[in-house]
Amino acid sequence: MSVTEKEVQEASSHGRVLIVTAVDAERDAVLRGLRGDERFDVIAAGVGPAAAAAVTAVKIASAAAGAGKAAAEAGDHRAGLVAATGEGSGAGAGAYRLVISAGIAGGFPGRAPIGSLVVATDMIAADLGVETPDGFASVDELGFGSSRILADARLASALAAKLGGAAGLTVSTGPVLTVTTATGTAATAAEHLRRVPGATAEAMEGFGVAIAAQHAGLPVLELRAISNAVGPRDRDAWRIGDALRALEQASTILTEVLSS
Ligand SMILES: O=C(O)c1cccc(C(=O)CC[C@H]2O[C@@H](n3cnc4c(=O)[nH]cnc43)[C@H](O)[C@@H]2O)c1
Repeated sequence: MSVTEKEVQEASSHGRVLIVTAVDAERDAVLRGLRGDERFDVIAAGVGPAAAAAVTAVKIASAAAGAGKAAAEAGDHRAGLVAATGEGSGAGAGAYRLVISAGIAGGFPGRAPIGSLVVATDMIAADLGVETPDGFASVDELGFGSSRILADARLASALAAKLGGAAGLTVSTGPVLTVTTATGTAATAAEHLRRVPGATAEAMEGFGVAIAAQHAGLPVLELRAISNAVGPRDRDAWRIGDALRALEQASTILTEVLSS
């Protein structure tokens, strides 16, 4: 029996949503906001794009394997095929229909103030490249691949609109940078903005989560709550509590957007 495109889409639309944070405090804020909604799995994968990519990929693969096994045991030939083989577009992950990178972040001054939210339009590996005598060259310029993964445009704009309509929340959209070293000087902040004009926020996991989702054929989003300004390091000025509260509030709204 062959699996049609329509059947694949129907199967994947019933899947679960995987939310990946870096640390436990972010995971717990998201879980509080989701209020026990069982369609979501929320995991803390560790800090940085490597941990984020590895843990996300393993989680997606084990969910797909579990879904395939369960469907095969239930004798559901069509769902078993979709989950286990990934036949057709976007069906490679079986159990998950969407992956979200979520957590706190630095906001670029004038674009994303402390306590506000950012929904990424794209996830950019901002320091993936080489230094040359003429400055930084990205992997794109070198022909080694792409440092940019697009967020699911329809879901990102639906989420931003819904968050923006909620009382007390300020929302921006734009590219979110993934860095392996958090910015600590005005010079580095300016360099990031030179490389990515319009950069809205900076964190350390989005591109890693996105590349795992991309390899599994799954759409991806990045949702960030701003705890600090990108620029000269001033740990005392970080407002982690405010950011975690904004992340929790945003997570209550996630359930509404993803039900539509
Ligand atoms: O100390 C705490 O209580 C605490 C609670 C929640 C999160 C943290 C973190 O330090 C999370 C690290 C995480 O935050 C992202 N982040 C935040 N600001 C920036 C930034 O300016 N540049 C880069 N990354 C930033 C990042 O994704 C880290 O994984 C502590």
